[in-house]
Amino acid sequence: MGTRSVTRFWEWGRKIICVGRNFAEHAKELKNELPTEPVLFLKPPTAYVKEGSEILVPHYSSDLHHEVELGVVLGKAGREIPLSSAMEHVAGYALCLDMTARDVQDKCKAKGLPWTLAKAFDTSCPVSDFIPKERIPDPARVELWLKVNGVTRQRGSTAHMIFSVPYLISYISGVMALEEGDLILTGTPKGVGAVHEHDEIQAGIDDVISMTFKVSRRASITQ
Ligand SMILES: O=C(O)/C=C/C(=O)CC(=O)C(=O)O
Ligand SMILES: [Mg+2]
Repeated sequence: MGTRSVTRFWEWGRKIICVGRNFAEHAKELKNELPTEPVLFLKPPTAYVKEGSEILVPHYSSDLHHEVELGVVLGKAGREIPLSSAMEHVAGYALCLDMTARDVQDKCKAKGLPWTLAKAFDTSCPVSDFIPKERIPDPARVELWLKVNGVTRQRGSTAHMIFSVPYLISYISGVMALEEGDLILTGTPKGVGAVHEHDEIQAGIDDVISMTFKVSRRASITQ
């Protein structure tokens, strides 16, 4: 077997750590308070989907939302990583979607339950190809956009993140060990909304990368 490369991080089976409510305008559009420390949740590696495969609406949801986000790919493991050296742990980036079953999330929130059903289903984490670190000299100056069927839904700069990429790496590594091949989704700007079967989602980072996914519906599981 050849040596594996972090440039194909989605094949490593490592964890996907997501940050929520990291843009004030998005927190406001969902009527959430601004966080005083990062809001974290996880997706399993089975959530990954690459261009050429479809995003599947879970059979238990009728309100699947898009959330375009900057993903940070870890190149070096660490625990309790100091803020000053956090960026040394970054191998590169990826354009990511945090697909969210909003109706299910709303029910979970109302009952005080975890968001697993809403956020961690198969195909809930579409990702672009690996973006080498040099292509994004400053993760606080990344212009994200997302269109559905050619209509712009989201456009936002990572300059508006509440918690910066180095802060997130340092904070998360104080909660759980970070490993090579892990991916951190850093939160979405405003403009999230529903997608339906047969829709086409295009997303991009200005001057860096773009990707396209079709939406399909997952057949319900028959016992
Ligand atoms: O609290 C809510 O209603 C929703 C929060 C999210 O879905 C958080 C994110 O995933 C995000 O802000 O990117
Ligand atoms: Mg999100």
